[in-house]
Amino acid sequence: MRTAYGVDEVRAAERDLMARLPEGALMQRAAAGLAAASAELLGRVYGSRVVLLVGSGDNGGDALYAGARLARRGAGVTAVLLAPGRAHGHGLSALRKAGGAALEAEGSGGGTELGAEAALRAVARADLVLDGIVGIGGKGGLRPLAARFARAARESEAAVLAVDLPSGVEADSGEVRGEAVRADATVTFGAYKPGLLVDPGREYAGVVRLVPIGIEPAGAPAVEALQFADVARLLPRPGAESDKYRRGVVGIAAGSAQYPGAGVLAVAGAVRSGAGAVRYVGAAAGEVIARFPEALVHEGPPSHAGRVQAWVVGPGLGSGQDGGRLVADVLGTDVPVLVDAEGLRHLEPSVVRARTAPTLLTPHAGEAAALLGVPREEVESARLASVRGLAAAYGATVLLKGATTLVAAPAGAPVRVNSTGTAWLATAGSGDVLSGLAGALLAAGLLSGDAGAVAAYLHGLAARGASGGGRGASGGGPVAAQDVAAAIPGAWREVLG
Ligand SMILES: NC(=O)C1=CN([C@@H]2O[C@H](COP(=O)(O)OP(=O)(O)OC[C@H]3O[C@@H](n4cnc5c(N)ncnc54)[C@H](OP(=O)(O)O)[C@@H]3O)[C@@H](O)[C@H]2O)[C@@H](O)CC1
Ligand SMILES: Nc1ncnc2c1ncn2[C@@H]1O[C@H](COP(=O)(O)OP(=O)(O)O)[C@@H](O)[C@H]1O
Ligand SMILES: [K+]
Repeated sequence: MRTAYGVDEVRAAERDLMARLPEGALMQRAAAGLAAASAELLGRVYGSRVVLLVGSGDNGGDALYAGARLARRGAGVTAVLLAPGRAHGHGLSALRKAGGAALEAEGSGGGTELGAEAALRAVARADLVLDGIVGIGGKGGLRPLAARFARAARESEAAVLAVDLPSGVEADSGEVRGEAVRADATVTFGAYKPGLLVDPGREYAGVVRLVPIGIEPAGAPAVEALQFADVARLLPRPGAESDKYRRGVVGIAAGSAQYPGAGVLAVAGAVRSGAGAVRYVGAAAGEVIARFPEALVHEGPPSHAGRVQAWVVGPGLGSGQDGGRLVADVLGTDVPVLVDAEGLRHLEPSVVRARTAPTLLTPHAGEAAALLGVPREEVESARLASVRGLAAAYGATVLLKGATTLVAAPAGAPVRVNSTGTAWLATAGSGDVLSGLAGALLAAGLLSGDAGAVAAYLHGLAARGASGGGRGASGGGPVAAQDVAAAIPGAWREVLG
């Protein structure tokens, strides 16, 4: 499991350790990690041009000490001091002693415009920029001078390495207010911070490397990400004694005359995901049977369809009364229920909260916004707060889809984050496949948080496989939702193999 801790937990762990170590030891460990990552990005340190963006806190101190190490190896290092009187004193002396230079970056108004010009020129000509403007001490959006240099770093050809986290990204949430540094890579110290794993922050962080400096945050992480081994451990496996009922029967109430394809795709996701059997209820029975003769189709309300261990309701339902009746009927059962897409329009928080069996809601940002009664942009910019808020409001597990998918439990357990996907997944119908996949896992007996997180993981892996992009997040080519469903068994084998 990859875990991420909030600022308060990191600071507490830092205090504990600092009390036992000589002064400055942690910063030296951080600087050593930074210098090593810088050398990797540069390829050749000797003769390279390195610019340090240095704020007024310890984040700038890390950058200065790393700069001193690079200067000793023959790099030309220039520190741009954003708050000249308040830069880390010992760090600055170390840099100067190693042969580095410092420029004052004032000039947004009262200061010396010449200083700012020289500093901006240095950034433009650099091979590597180290972003030490702010780390976990950053508050609110970047101030104007800092924002100006964040922009300059982005516009320069230089590789950008963020110190601890990209300045302007909120450590606890991944929120970005206004300008932030766009890094090619981030070296983070002691523990991942939630903002490095959750969008939009994750996108600003580039490749993240954790440098263990000895701190061990206590208590539950704020965010966690399943890794291969976690998923392998959670995947249901048929035992020798299994029969189809013990494997799990999943019911799919999806699709309408207007959107029959959603029913077919949800069934496709379920059929490919180890369900013992798939029951289908809805207006697309003919299409479903034509594509999946293994499905069992039923007429009448879902609750009369026979034994089912979990229901999926919502993909492709009409928004009229029929959809509402179907959702109410399914929510009235005492088995786990996944509600997706149009089904989400028919949700009553009190009805969901009153259920005794688990409920898993799977909105994308637009649907989550409608449930919360806020604009979509608000969900997209504050994804962690949104998914937590929904889980609390509905007393349900909530899976918020997107480039990073978040899964929050109602009782405040760590939020799970998944980023196995590929941008090619942003294609119509891929969410329907996910609902069938997650439904099959619920039917197999996974807890709703596990079912959501494992489904997101496999779904992303399947999409990468189908797109030919391998395990990297980018690359590959277009995929259709059907291809994603077809690739689920391969992703499953990849995890177990
Ligand atoms: N934790 C650990 O174990 C270790 C932590 N280490 C390092 O320490 C870092 C934390 O250092 P930190 O506490 O000094 O805070 P930091 O991030 O430098 O920022 C504070 C300064 O920024 C300023 N400022 C604030 N907001 C701003 C804004 N929006 N825009 C512009 N400026 C803004 C603020 O100014 P003020 O509000 O005071 O005017 C204040 O002076 C951490 O990220 C890691 O790199 C390592 O050395 C080793 C072990
Ligand atoms: N930029 C992206 N990168 C990776 N995955 C994405 C991206 N955008 C969307 N996705 C994924 O694609 C799927 C889209 O689902 P959804 O929005 O419900 O589409 P639909 O309703 O058409 O099926 C989700 O699993 C989501 O996490
Ligand atoms: K930083």
